[in-house]
Amino acid sequence: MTNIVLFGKPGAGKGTQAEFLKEKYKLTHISTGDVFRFNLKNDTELGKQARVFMDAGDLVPDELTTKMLIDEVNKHPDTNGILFDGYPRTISQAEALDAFLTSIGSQVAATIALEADDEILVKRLLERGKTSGRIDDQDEEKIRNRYQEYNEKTAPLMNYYQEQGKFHAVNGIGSIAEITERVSNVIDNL
Ligand SMILES: Nc1ncnc2c1ncn2[C@@H]1O[C@H](COP(=O)(O)OP(=O)(O)O)[C@@H](O)[C@H]1O
Repeated sequence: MTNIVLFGKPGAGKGTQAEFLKEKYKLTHISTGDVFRFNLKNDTELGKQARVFMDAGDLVPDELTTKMLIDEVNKHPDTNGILFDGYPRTISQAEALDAFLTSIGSQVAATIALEADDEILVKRLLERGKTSGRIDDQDEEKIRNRYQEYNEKTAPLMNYYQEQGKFHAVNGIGSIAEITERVSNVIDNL
Protein backbone atom coordinates (compact mmCIF):
# COMPACT_ATOMS: atom_id res chain seq x y z
CA MET A 1 0.00 0.00 0.00
CA THR A 2 1.23 3.49 -0.85
CA ASN A 3 -0.36 5.74 1.73
CA ILE A 4 -0.06 9.47 1.20
CA VAL A 5 -1.01 12.19 3.67
CA LEU A 6 -2.10 15.43 2.01
CA PHE A 7 -1.29 18.24 4.37
CA GLY A 8 -2.11 21.93 4.37
CA LYS A 9 -4.09 24.72 5.93
CA PRO A 10 -7.85 25.04 5.41
CA GLY A 11 -8.40 26.08 1.81
CA ALA A 12 -4.95 24.97 0.61
CA GLY A 13 -6.50 22.77 -2.06
CA LYS A 14 -6.21 19.30 -0.55
CA GLY A 15 -9.66 18.19 -1.74
CA THR A 16 -9.13 19.56 -5.24
CA GLN A 17 -5.78 17.82 -5.66
CA ALA A 18 -7.10 14.61 -4.13
CA GLU A 19 -9.70 14.32 -6.90
CA PHE A 20 -6.93 14.19 -9.52
CA LEU A 21 -4.41 12.17 -7.55
CA LYS A 22 -6.82 9.39 -6.62
CA GLU A 23 -7.49 8.74 -10.33
CA LYS A 24 -3.87 9.03 -11.36
CA TYR A 25 -2.49 6.68 -8.71
CA LYS A 26 -5.62 4.55 -8.10
CA LEU A 27 -5.76 5.51 -4.46
CA THR A 28 -8.68 5.52 -2.05
CA HIS A 29 -9.41 9.10 -1.04
CA ILE A 30 -10.54 9.57 2.55
CA SER A 31 -11.47 13.13 3.52
CA THR A 32 -12.37 13.33 7.19
CA GLY A 33 -14.14 16.65 6.55
CA ASP A 34 -16.31 15.00 3.87
CA VAL A 35 -17.10 12.00 6.06
CA PHE A 36 -18.09 14.30 8.92
CA ARG A 37 -20.25 16.44 6.62
CA PHE A 38 -21.98 13.31 5.30
CA ASN A 39 -22.77 12.30 8.87
CA LEU A 40 -24.02 15.79 9.70
CA LYS A 41 -26.31 15.81 6.69
CA ASN A 42 -27.72 12.42 7.55
CA ASP A 43 -28.00 13.33 11.21
CA THR A 44 -26.23 10.17 12.40
CA GLU A 45 -25.03 9.72 15.97
CA LEU A 46 -21.51 10.65 14.85
CA GLY A 47 -22.86 13.72 13.06
CA LYS A 48 -24.69 14.84 16.19
CA GLN A 49 -21.51 14.53 18.23
CA ALA A 50 -19.31 16.33 15.69
CA ARG A 51 -21.64 19.20 14.78
CA VAL A 52 -20.89 21.66 17.60
CA PHE A 53 -17.16 21.39 17.00
CA MET A 54 -17.37 21.70 13.24
CA ASP A 55 -19.78 24.60 13.17
CA ALA A 56 -17.47 26.56 15.45
CA GLY A 57 -14.40 25.73 13.39
CA ASP A 58 -12.92 23.67 16.25
CA LEU A 59 -11.35 20.27 15.74
CA VAL A 60 -13.54 17.30 16.58
CA PRO A 61 -12.04 15.35 19.54
CA ASP A 62 -9.28 12.92 18.56
CA GLU A 63 -10.95 9.79 19.87
CA LEU A 64 -14.08 10.29 17.80
CA THR A 65 -12.13 11.26 14.69
CA THR A 66 -9.67 8.39 14.88
CA LYS A 67 -12.40 5.81 15.38
CA MET A 68 -14.20 7.13 12.32
CA LEU A 69 -10.98 7.16 10.28
CA ILE A 70 -10.14 3.56 11.12
CA ASP A 71 -13.69 2.48 10.21
CA GLU A 72 -13.26 4.19 6.84
CA VAL A 73 -9.89 2.59 6.10
CA ASN A 74 -11.27 -0.83 7.04
CA LYS A 75 -13.94 -0.45 4.35
CA HIS A 76 -11.18 -0.76 1.71
CA PRO A 77 -9.16 -3.87 2.51
CA ASP A 78 -7.94 -4.35 -1.09
CA THR A 79 -6.82 -0.79 -1.81
CA ASN A 80 -3.55 0.17 -3.51
CA GLY A 81 -3.16 2.84 -0.89
CA ILE A 82 -5.03 5.59 0.90
CA LEU A 83 -4.89 9.30 0.19
CA PHE A 84 -5.52 10.88 3.59
CA ASP A 85 -7.05 14.34 3.34
CA GLY A 86 -7.64 16.19 6.61
CA TYR A 87 -6.16 13.47 8.80
CA PRO A 88 -4.02 13.49 10.88
CA ARG A 89 -4.49 16.97 12.30
CA THR A 90 -2.93 16.49 15.73
CA ILE A 91 0.12 14.64 17.04
CA SER A 92 -2.15 12.21 18.82
CA GLN A 93 -3.92 11.45 15.51
CA ALA A 94 -0.58 10.95 13.76
CA GLU A 95 0.52 8.52 16.44
CA ALA A 96 -2.79 6.68 16.22
CA LEU A 97 -2.43 6.49 12.44
CA ASP A 98 1.09 5.10 12.68
CA ALA A 99 -0.01 2.51 15.23
CA PHE A 100 -3.00 1.48 13.14
CA LEU A 101 -1.06 1.25 9.86
CA THR A 102 1.67 -0.76 11.57
CA SER A 103 -0.99 -3.15 12.87
CA ILE A 104 -2.08 -3.86 9.29
CA GLY A 105 1.52 -4.18 8.06
CA SER A 106 1.64 -0.80 6.38
CA GLN A 107 2.88 2.76 6.91
CA VAL A 108 2.70 6.36 5.72
CA ALA A 109 4.85 6.64 2.57
CA ALA A 110 4.91 10.44 2.43
CA THR A 111 3.27 13.58 3.76
CA ILE A 112 2.87 16.22 1.08
CA ALA A 113 2.11 19.77 2.17
CA LEU A 114 0.41 22.31 -0.09
CA GLU A 115 1.76 25.69 0.93
CA ALA A 116 0.01 29.05 0.56
CA ASP A 117 -0.29 32.35 2.41
CA ASP A 118 -3.06 32.80 4.98
CA GLU A 119 -4.48 35.90 3.32
CA ILE A 120 -4.97 34.13 -0.01
CA LEU A 121 -6.54 31.16 1.76
CA VAL A 122 -9.00 33.19 3.81
CA LYS A 123 -10.22 34.83 0.59
CA ARG A 124 -10.61 31.42 -1.07
CA LEU A 125 -12.64 30.07 1.84
CA LEU A 126 -14.98 33.08 1.95
CA GLU A 127 -15.53 32.62 -1.81
CA ARG A 128 -16.25 28.92 -1.30
CA GLY A 129 -18.64 29.78 1.54
CA LYS A 130 -20.86 31.72 -0.84
CA THR A 131 -21.77 28.56 -2.74
CA SER A 132 -20.81 25.53 -0.63
CA GLY A 133 -23.35 26.06 2.14
CA ARG A 134 -20.60 25.28 4.66
CA ILE A 135 -21.29 27.24 7.84
CA ASP A 136 -17.61 27.16 8.77
CA ASP A 137 -16.69 28.95 5.51
CA GLN A 138 -19.12 31.82 5.82
CA ASP A 139 -17.82 33.74 8.75
CA GLU A 140 -14.33 35.22 8.94
CA GLU A 141 -14.14 34.67 12.68
CA LYS A 142 -14.74 30.92 12.29
CA ILE A 143 -12.19 30.79 9.53
CA ARG A 144 -9.63 32.56 11.72
CA ASN A 145 -10.42 30.07 14.48
CA ARG A 146 -9.60 27.19 12.11
CA TYR A 147 -6.23 28.81 11.39
CA GLN A 148 -5.60 29.10 15.08
CA GLU A 149 -6.45 25.41 15.52
CA TYR A 150 -4.12 24.65 12.63
CA ASN A 151 -1.24 26.68 14.04
CA GLU A 152 -1.56 25.24 17.52
CA LYS A 153 -2.42 21.63 16.85
CA THR A 154 -1.67 20.73 13.24
CA ALA A 155 1.50 22.66 12.38
CA PRO A 156 3.59 20.57 14.85
CA LEU A 157 2.97 17.59 12.57
CA MET A 158 5.43 19.02 10.06
CA ASN A 159 8.18 18.32 12.52
CA TYR A 160 6.75 14.90 13.33
CA TYR A 161 6.98 13.82 9.69
CA GLN A 162 10.23 15.68 9.04
CA GLU A 163 11.87 13.63 11.77
CA GLN A 164 10.71 10.50 9.97
CA GLY A 165 12.11 11.86 6.68
CA LYS A 166 8.63 11.80 5.16
CA PHE A 167 7.78 15.48 4.83
CA HIS A 168 7.61 17.12 1.38
CA ALA A 169 6.46 20.70 0.79
CA VAL A 170 4.99 21.84 -2.50
CA ASN A 171 4.09 25.35 -3.63
CA GLY A 172 0.28 25.44 -3.53
CA ILE A 173 -0.08 28.58 -5.65
CA GLY A 174 -0.60 28.09 -9.37
CA SER A 175 -3.04 26.35 -11.67
CA ILE A 176 -4.64 23.10 -10.48
CA ALA A 177 -2.71 21.19 -13.15
CA GLU A 178 0.61 22.75 -12.16
CA ILE A 179 0.10 21.79 -8.56
CA THR A 180 -0.94 18.24 -9.48
CA GLU A 181 2.32 18.05 -11.44
CA ARG A 182 4.35 19.19 -8.41
CA VAL A 183 2.68 16.67 -6.12
CA SER A 184 3.09 13.93 -8.74
CA ASN A 185 6.82 14.63 -8.89
CA VAL A 186 7.04 13.84 -5.20
CA ILE A 187 5.00 10.65 -5.47
CA ASP A 188 6.88 9.44 -8.55
CA ASN A 189 10.17 9.79 -6.71
CA LEU A 190 9.16 7.85 -3.60
N1 LIG B 1 -8.67 15.06 11.56
C1 LIG B 1 -9.61 15.84 12.12
N2 LIG B 1 -9.62 16.03 13.45
C2 LIG B 1 -10.55 16.78 14.04
N3 LIG B 1 -11.53 17.41 13.37
C3 LIG B 1 -11.57 17.25 12.03
C4 LIG B 1 -10.63 16.46 11.33
N4 LIG B 1 -10.94 16.48 10.01
C5 LIG B 1 -12.02 17.27 9.89
N5 LIG B 1 -12.42 17.73 11.11
C6 LIG B 1 -13.56 18.64 11.38
O1 LIG B 1 -14.21 18.96 10.15
C7 LIG B 1 -14.07 20.36 9.83
C8 LIG B 1 -13.93 20.54 8.31
O2 LIG B 1 -12.86 19.76 7.82
P1 LIG B 1 -12.26 20.02 6.35
O3 LIG B 1 -13.32 19.95 5.34
O4 LIG B 1 -11.07 19.13 6.18
O5 LIG B 1 -11.84 21.52 6.53
P2 LIG B 1 -10.86 22.56 5.96
O6 LIG B 1 -11.42 23.07 4.68
O7 LIG B 1 -10.93 23.56 7.06
O8 LIG B 1 -9.51 21.93 5.80
C9 LIG B 1 -12.87 20.82 10.66
O9 LIG B 1 -12.88 22.21 10.91
C10 LIG B 1 -13.08 19.97 11.92
O10 LIG B 1 -14.11 20.48 12.75
